[in-house]
Amino acid sequence: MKNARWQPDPLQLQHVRLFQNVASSSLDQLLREFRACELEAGEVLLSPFNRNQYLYLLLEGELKVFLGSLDNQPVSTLQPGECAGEISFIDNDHPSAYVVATTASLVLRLHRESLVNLFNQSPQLMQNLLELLCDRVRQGNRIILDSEQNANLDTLTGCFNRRWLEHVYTRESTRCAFNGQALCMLMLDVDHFKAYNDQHGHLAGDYALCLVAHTLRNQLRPKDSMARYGGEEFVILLPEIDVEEARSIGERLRQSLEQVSSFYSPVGILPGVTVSIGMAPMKPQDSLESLIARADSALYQAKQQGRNCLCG
Ligand SMILES: Nc1nc2c(ncn2[C@@H]2O[C@H](COP(=O)(O)OP(=O)(O)OP(=O)(O)O)[C@@H](O)[C@H]2O)c(=O)[nH]1
Repeated sequence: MKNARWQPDPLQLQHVRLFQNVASSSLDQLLREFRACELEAGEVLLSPFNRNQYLYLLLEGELKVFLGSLDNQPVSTLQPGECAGEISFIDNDHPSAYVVATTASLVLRLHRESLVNLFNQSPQLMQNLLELLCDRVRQGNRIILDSEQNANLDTLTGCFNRRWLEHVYTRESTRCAFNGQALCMLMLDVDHFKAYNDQHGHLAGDYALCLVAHTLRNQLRPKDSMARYGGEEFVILLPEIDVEEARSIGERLRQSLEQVSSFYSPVGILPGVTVSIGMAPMKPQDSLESLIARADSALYQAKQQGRNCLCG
């Protein structure tokens, strides 16, 4: 980073959030505390490995923020007028992210020793800084929420995954047992799926899995839970449903797929698929594993009986 020549430009400063509504008389004085610096494209401005003592205001160029590693996708892009380093500047700790200039950039930087001066000179600037910090906290919370949701989702079908099934089973089994209600599990497996892939291609197989997920999900109640359990296996939890009803729901699901003889996909018209289903009711003391084991052996029977049918 090199010192740069910079003349305050009121138009440019209008866009700096930190200076918004700061009286121009105090702004002139405040700006004496800042130094202008140039960054080269690719230069790392902040890194979790280096303690940060500065607040940076981006005036020209672009900065990207990376969490964990510079090899990850950036979590945000900072445009002129935005700040970087505000948290580590205040708590005098290491930054939690990397901030990198993606193009040649111009920043104003302020050393943390000037912080008290600044606050004394302009309560408005203090309020602006607090608002910026609130934005960062909310942004951080959004990232946590998104990554938790993504960790529970299967990217191909959009169904929940096995990890989420473990979580939801604990909740639903406890709730149903407490209320003296039944809970049943359906385990579904696409029939002859290896042959389908071999004949139509793996991509076609992927679309068939999406068709299965979509068709099944559309027929379930909000309180039912469906997860992609493995490659071509899906598990459905049906809370407050007894054995008879679970059988008829499973049968309806099976028929709905049987009726799709072909479907449109980005790789052209493809034949539909059928599923075999194993059904098992929850018993007292059942763990997810023991319930799955019984649904799986019912599924095995359905495969033995010729497929495209329900057992259990
Ligand atoms: N296209 C695609 N195929 C997958 C995916 N996950 C698993 N498979 C395929 O699913 C096939 C499952 O084959 P098998 O376990 O032999 O079962 P099957 O051919 O369906 O035979 P049955 O279950 O006995 O009817 C394998 O060829 C896997 O490669 C996926 O995400 N996409």
